[in-house]
Amino acid sequence: MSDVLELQQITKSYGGRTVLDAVNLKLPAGELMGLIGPSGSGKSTVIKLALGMAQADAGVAHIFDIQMPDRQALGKIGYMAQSDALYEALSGYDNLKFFAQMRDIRVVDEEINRVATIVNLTDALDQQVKGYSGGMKRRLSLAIAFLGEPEFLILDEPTVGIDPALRRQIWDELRRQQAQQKTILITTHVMDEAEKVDRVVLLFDGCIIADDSPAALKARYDVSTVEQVFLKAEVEAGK
Ligand SMILES: Nc1ncnc2c1ncn2[C@@H]1O[C@H](COP(=O)(O)OP(=O)(O)OP(=O)(O)O)[C@@H](O)[C@H]1O
Repeated sequence: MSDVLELQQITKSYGGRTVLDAVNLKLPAGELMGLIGPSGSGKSTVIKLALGMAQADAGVAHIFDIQMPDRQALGKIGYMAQSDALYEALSGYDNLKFFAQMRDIRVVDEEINRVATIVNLTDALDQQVKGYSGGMKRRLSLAIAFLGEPEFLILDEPTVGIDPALRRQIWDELRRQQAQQKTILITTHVMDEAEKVDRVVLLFDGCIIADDSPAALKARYDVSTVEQVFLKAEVEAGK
């Protein structure tokens, strides 16, 4: 299986502080990977460097075997950032339409309805986004990432502010996408979500301290939850 994402020796500092320290990471096609770590551990920085939105001090990022940033590769990625980048003066529908057109998606109304249904936003599509709650904005950002069923979904904390029933619906959609051979990279703080991925990558202080399936990690650390794995792995990493 080929790798959709490959990071080689990615290093990044801000203001003299090392945020990522020679990170190596491979994400094979069709895998659902969870990048897990405490606040400030470098998860969003990994994503930004992978996409070429920020420049690494050292190392290279490839997506679909292409060095990033690359416009063609970006066209095959559905990205949901941690902060919403929406047009507040436009309706939810017009935001979706705008991004669908940017990504050359045909049959726009059908696709808008499909993604709005996944995030339960159909009834609010005609409202201006500036009247949306924080959770509604997150859901709209997620719907935008789903547009066109991209080959690679990169979702930075997609379920923050989303209630449990809808969270389950979103996970069902991620599983559906994966069944269609899509590749998914998700960051989360929510440890029960970390149980649902194929592979957990634990990031701590800019380094990967564990990388395996949830079951393998739990067996290795002799614990019953990924949260406990994380706590043990942190201690082992010498912190
Ligand atoms: N543009 C920037 N300028 C300066 N420091 C930055 C910048 N971006 C990130 N950092 C710092 O890098 C570290 C890692 O940040 P990052 O956002 O990658 O963490 P994170 O794991 O995604 O955290 P969270 O879960 O809170 O989103 C933090 O200490 C943050 O303050």
